[in-house]
Amino acid sequence: MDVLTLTYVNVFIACTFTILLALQYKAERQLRYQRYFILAAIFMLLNALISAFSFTTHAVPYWLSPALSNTSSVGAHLALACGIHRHLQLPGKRQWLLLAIVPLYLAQLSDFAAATIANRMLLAIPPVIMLNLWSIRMLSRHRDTELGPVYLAFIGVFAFNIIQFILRSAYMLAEHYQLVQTHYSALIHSVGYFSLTAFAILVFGCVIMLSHSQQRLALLHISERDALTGLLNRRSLSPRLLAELNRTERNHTTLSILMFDIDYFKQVNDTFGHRAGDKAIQHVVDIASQQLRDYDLLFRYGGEEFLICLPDTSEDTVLLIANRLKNAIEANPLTAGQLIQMTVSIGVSSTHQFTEPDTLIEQADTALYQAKQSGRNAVVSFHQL
Ligand SMILES: Nc1nc2c(ncn2[C@@H]2O[C@H](COP(=O)(O)OP(=O)(O)OP(=O)(O)O)[C@@H](O)[C@H]2O)c(=O)[nH]1
Repeated sequence: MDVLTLTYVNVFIACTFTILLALQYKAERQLRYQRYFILAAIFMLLNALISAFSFTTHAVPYWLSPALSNTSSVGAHLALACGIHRHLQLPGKRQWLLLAIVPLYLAQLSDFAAATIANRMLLAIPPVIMLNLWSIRMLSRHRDTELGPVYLAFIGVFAFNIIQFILRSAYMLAEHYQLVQTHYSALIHSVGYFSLTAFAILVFGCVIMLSHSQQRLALLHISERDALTGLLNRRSLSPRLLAELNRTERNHTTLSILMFDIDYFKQVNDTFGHRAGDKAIQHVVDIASQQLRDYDLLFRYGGEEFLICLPDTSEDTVLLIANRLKNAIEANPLTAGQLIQMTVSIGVSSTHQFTEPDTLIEQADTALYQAKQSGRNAVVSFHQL
């Protein structure tokens, strides 16, 4: 493919991605970082348009090509880095960083830059490499998050860009300073345009993948969580419990579950109102969360009924935890406005081998029923019945 055709392809690609990202942002305005990626696509479009213009028109002014086209190329990488910075919600005023393109453009207009292509490369390529390295650094620090695979794809694309820039500019400089006697600059030029095409497709592919993955995770989060407390809901209980039961059998440990229910909660609603009742539920959840380890799972099982899954916890330990939780709730009434004193009844069950999730839940539920029957504000273990 000749350079002119590649330039038209670049115009088409940059134009398509600009429109696509703008439409996506219009539909999902909470993805604020998308604005920086749209800006990056606009810079790429500007660069491609200037290149196409300079190939078809003679006597293009210097301020347009190469000065403005080089600056827009750096601007695209700057906007990409700012987009990543915004997406990761890192602190700092990235908007001001975009103003760096003004001195970059002025530098391209200087006599030093006008003198040779090598000087212009020296002014444009190191900033691009530094911006790509900065993007890689930000993304690699968040590799262990749920979006890690998408960040890895971004890192690969930036690494590709750095390598192709270094190889191409090393050859061009070697040829310019006559360190090599070959004359492949026309070929290297075509490779440069092709790399630009490949980079645009890959990087904006990653941008689209990023927003899709983020939306999918947000939906998953909503479907798994309870709106009032933010806890895992009943729908997510079976698969999570199943995974923990399998792990328990593999590791030859004991898994315990603890089911608790707020006593006489109807009276709380009837006395203080439904809104106060909601606050009381949140208050109990806060106390329960403080009692747990990072890998324990707390579910909202029903209205004022909760379930805690405690991996690697023996029957004796779960009884200690249950009593500690019961005492903490009794000792910490809700004091927002009125004083709302609450107690809970707790049923526990444990297993050291694979058991159907429903069986374990039923056992804890039976124990909870017994705790209620015994007068409430009590802990009962299924295995002691
Ligand atoms: N405010 C509020 N109330 C809720 C919510 N979910 C369930 N409830 C109320 O919780 C109360 C549960 O009442 P019951 O099942 O009779 O149980 P109880 O009054 O706690 O009595 P025992 O469990 O037998 O001690 C009902 O009045 C529900 O309306 C909620 O999200 N917010």
